[in-house]
Amino acid sequence: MSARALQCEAVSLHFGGVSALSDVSFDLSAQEIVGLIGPNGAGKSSLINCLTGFYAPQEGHVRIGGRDIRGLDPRQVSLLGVSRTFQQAESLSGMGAADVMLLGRDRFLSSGFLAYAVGWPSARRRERQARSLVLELATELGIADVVRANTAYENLPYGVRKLVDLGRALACEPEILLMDEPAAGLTSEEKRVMSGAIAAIRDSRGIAQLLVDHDLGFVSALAHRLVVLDAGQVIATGDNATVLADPRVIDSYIGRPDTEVTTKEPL
Ligand SMILES: Nc1ncnc2c1ncn2[C@@H]1O[C@H](COP(=O)(O)OP(=O)(O)OP(=O)(O)O)[C@@H](O)[C@H]1O
Repeated sequence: MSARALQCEAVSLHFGGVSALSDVSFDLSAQEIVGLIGPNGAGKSSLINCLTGFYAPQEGHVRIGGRDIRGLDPRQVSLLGVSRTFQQAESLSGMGAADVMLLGRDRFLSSGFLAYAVGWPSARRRERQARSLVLELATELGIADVVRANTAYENLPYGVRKLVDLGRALACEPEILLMDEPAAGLTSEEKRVMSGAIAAIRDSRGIAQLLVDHDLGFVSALAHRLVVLDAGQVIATGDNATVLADPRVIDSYIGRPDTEVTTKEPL
């Protein structure tokens, strides 16, 4: 993967008459966390969907490791090393915590009936390796107990579900991780744990991370730099202190009670 893991070049996306993204450009380098912030409806989720092949922007280019993803479906984009977490911890009723994390290994385990019939020892070996990798990740994320016990996902506290979802996204060993509001709906203690987990990933793996969240304190404590979207446009980009002091950024957040505007010192 090149030093610039992801490039988003002049991306525009419209839904009928609604402009969700307009001429959005930024890039993300290996081992870097970029925070993507912006008020409700700014276009953050739409951008993540463009970066993962869920949406095809009408204009512009998204390149992963230098390769233009135009025409690729989400599975093909994931094979380029892109993984994501979701805004809502998914409802995966009937699955255990380990099962959910193993979903992230699906593309490595996908053997058809024939492969199992003919080459089952290698298929079994891959499954053993997947389970061991998932447990290693779970230990790193502080959720080894629930993964070892394969505790029902739906019975886990919300904050633990979000960590399991993060583990699922990491289980495919991505080079780029896109996190859609990992702190949304968490208590302050759960946010502290999530923040520690993201910092640990940053320190232990060379993954490029795009961190999207409303909580500016949470994002700025983790991100190396910030990109701010408002009404589908990039209104500011740069180091955290400069961006958070930018009058356009302050204006875009004033009077929006859904947004926490407190900031913290970087971890
Ligand atoms: N599938 C869709 N069809 C039509 N309009 C959409 C669709 N998805 C998003 N939009 C519109 O695009 C704009 C950007 O929405 P988006 O969900 O990307 O913003 P966001 O920054 O993620 O918001 P939030 O913080 O509330 O999740 C909004 O005007 C939204 O209504």
